[in-house]
Amino acid sequence: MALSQLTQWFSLAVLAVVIRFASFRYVYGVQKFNGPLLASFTDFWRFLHAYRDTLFPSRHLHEEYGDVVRVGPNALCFRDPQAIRDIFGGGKNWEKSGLYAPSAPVSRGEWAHTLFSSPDQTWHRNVRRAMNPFFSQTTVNTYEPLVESTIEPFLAELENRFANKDGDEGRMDVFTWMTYFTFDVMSDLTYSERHGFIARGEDVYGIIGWVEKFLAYGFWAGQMPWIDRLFRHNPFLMWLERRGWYAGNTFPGARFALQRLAEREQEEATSGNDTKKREDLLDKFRKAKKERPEHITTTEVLGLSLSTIIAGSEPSAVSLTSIFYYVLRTPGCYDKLQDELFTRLPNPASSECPQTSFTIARSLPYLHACIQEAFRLHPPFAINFERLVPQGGATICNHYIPGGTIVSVNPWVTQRDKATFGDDVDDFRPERWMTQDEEKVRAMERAMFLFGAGSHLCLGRNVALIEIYKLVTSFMRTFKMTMVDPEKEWRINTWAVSRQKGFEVRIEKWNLEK
Ligand code: HEM
Repeated sequence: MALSQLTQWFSLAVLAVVIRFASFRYVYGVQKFNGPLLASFTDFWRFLHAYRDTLFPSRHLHEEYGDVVRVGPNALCFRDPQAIRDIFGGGKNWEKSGLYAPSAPVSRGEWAHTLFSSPDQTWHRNVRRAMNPFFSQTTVNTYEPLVESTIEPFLAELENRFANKDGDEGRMDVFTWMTYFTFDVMSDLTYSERHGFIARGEDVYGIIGWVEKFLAYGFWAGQMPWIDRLFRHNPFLMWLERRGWYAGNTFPGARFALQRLAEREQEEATSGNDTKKREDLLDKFRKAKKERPEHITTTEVLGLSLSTIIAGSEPSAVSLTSIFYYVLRTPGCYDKLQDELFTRLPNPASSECPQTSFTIARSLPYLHACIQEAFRLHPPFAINFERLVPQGGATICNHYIPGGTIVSVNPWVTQRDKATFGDDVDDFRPERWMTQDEEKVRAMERAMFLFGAGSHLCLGRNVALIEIYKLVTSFMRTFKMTMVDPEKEWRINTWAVSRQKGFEVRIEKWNLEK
């Protein structure tokens, strides 16, 4: 073939690619919205930013392009908190976009879909219906003693390792230890067995590191979901895994869960029933399997047990860390909170353990305001939560959006909306939640999106609140905290979860006898 002919074919191929990409820009009917130019041609733009962790926290996009930003050829994100109601609220059950499926764990070469990852709405509705009773406020209140039983050894371990120590020995990295706490709470609630993070003071079996990578992967692969078929859900690798020739994609926690599951089944088969006194989440999931075998099978039991560890541990640790960080860094706040915890609650010296019931802790106004404000400023998930507009289109924040468009809301954006929270949105000011203006408080609550909304609202929200209110109260009534370096800001990495690094404190046991 002559060189000139080759050049012609090559030029034609380039032209075809250019036309294809250009068509993406105009074909979806969302071209009236502004955004980065490359994003209007290809999802590679958001994939790249997610991968390089440069989209955090997406606010700058709205500052540059306005209330609605085109973040992909067919993807829009919204700034106005009204979008939460228009997309997620009022019985709407819009399908999830492709963002979520890459987050499904793999177990022995099979997809182990979780409530979070599954694209199947009917499956989600049925499983969620079976799970809701186990996570209602009334049921979750019965888990309180279980949370307490992890708080006790946690405080004891911290006292032993860090309390009243100088130099490097006394430096406690807050996020690391809050992670050990929340992972142990969740494994205890799920399996009546702690993984042992607190006792060993390390990432047992590398589970925490694995979850971090696992969530990060789901986040960046979810921006261009076909990419997932090359990696985690690669059909060939999964086929190898089913034959036992490869195990790279299986979550270490899945092996742990499968072992616990096998033990329970064997126990039941030999003794006729379960010999354990306490009913944990795994027992409840197994009970649901017996009661609703048409919806809950062993696969669901496994997926649900993994969900509680994967979805439930890190975000609570992030929130606990941000509460302590902001309370310590905001002038006057630490003393005010400390004062409330010591004057409004009985003297901790009067009982063996300084734990307070969730109901009482929740009723303390300043504590509640501090927690709400930390939730607002630092939502654990820094994700654009996406849904697909149903066929026929819909109106979102007064804009008509065609069916099939990916639309999203990010808690880091709505929770810093100036029209709702005021010009001081970037300040930690718990008092904003203590106003007598009930309408204002309701408007602020409507803009809070850290737990999601609608049919996928966080299943474990009540569990997280119990952990958080109880730990903050117990911790602050046991130890006096000071920052190792009050001038130093934390660093945040946001592959899906906005983890904080470099925030260290010293702790000193309160002398309660004085
Ligand atoms: C501060 C702590 C937590 C935060 C901020 C948080 C946030 C969220 C968010 C934003 C979602 C996704 C909503 C969506 O897909 O639209 C979610 C879902 C979920 N969370 Fe949480 N979560 C927390 C703690 C927990 C805990 C402790 C558990 C377990 C006990 C848990 C279990 C789940 C599950 C199972 C789902 C999937 C629900 C569904 O799609 O139906 N989360 N969470």
